[in-house]
Amino acid sequence: MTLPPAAPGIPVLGNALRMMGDVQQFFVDTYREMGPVYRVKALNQAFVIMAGERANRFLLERGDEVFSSEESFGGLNREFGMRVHVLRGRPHRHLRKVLATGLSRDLLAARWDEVVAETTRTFDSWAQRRELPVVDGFQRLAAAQLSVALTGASSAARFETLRWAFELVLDVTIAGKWPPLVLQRPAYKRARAEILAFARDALAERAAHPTGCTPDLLDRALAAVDENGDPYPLDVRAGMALQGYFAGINTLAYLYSFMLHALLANPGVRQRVTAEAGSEPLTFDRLRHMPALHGLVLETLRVYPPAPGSARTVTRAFDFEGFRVEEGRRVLVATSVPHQLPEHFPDPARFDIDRDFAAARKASVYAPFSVGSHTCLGAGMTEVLAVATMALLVQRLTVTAARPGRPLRVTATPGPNPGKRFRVRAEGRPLSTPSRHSR
Ligand code: HEM
Repeated sequence: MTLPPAAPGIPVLGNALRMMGDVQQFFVDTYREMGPVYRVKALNQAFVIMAGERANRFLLERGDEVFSSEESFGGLNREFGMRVHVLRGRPHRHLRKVLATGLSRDLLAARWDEVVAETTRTFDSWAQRRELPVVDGFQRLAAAQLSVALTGASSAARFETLRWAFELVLDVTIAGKWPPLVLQRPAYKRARAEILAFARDALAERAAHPTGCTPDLLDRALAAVDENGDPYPLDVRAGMALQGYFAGINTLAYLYSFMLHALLANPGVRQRVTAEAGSEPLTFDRLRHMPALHGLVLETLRVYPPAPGSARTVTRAFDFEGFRVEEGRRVLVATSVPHQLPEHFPDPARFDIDRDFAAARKASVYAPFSVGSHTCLGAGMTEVLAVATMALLVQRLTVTAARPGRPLRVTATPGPNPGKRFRVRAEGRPLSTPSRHSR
């Protein structure tokens, strides 16, 4: 059995330039040119890319048996105690259950008024700015929404430290942009110490003053015991408290940014979601009856997946599509490639919020949150937050592109997003209704 073929690339950089740009498009193009399994090089990193329907099924069915996440996500565990990404088997299933209770839609429902207030405050401040860098604005908003929903407190003072340190760890461990030595630099060490102290202080404060309402992520982290009934070490509890920020700030912000781009590029869609959002207060119950907005979220995740692959290392050699993938190889399963294949999504280039995603989800060919045992624990929360955020945005703001006609340029820093050049102007819209949003 032979090794997978190598994708053509330029000397030294290999495929790095294309992978640092629109990486999803790179995966789709290369799947068409090379087939479902091939090798790429990006700077000093070498990956086997697996793509297509059978690759997703392989990850789903055999992922636990042949892959480890340690090499890709071990850095997060070592640096910030985020163990869920690297565990396997029973300890992993157990920790996922614990975390799932702290990242649930129910918690979002319980904190609904606060989340809406935080979001509307942000949009009102946008109306006073001449030109807004969209990704940055949405990163700040996502961090604020997650803080309020998951911990009942604000993380605004730590936002820049959190964003910088988490992106650096990802750039070192997954993207390989920088050598591990970068994590020894004093600036990073200071940031890390500040973040860990922030998480530990939040836990200590909650232990001293329990809220007595719906338990949130901090309560769950404090009460959590492992699969044998033993308390988790403090660093793992701190990792739980930080989990939402790490997994959610960029992914949510990239999704919101692409949704806004889609609204600007598709006036018909914009009209429909604006009519659907109306001017009534956005109660949690209303969110369930917003098909156009929900379609916008799902279609944006199809066309512009913010996390289009799952990175692993092979622990046991296997054969896939006639090629041998050896032990020790780094693999990236490009889980969102089927999103662009006409056999799964007819006329895939068309942005269509009326697609029916149910069958594609079931068949694992719609996989913006990956598939298998490490599939996203924040998917439910993401869908609700994304519907609500866009509903509130079209209710409160009229947004126009700062540079009309400038094409979208996707960049990967660390995940695919519209980059710093995507800027808008926002004007407030007169509101005719009171601002009570509770359930
Ligand atoms: C657009 C938004 C999001 C996208 C596209 C996304 C995507 C993903 C993907 C693809 C994975 C799997 C990674 C892998 O296979 O190794 C993942 C894992 C995870 N996500 Fe998300 N995510 C999003 C938002 C969130 C949010 C808001 C949270 C928390 C509040 C969250 C929490 C997690 C956690 C805890 C895991 C690790 C699960 C495990 O390893 O068992 N995600 N996410």
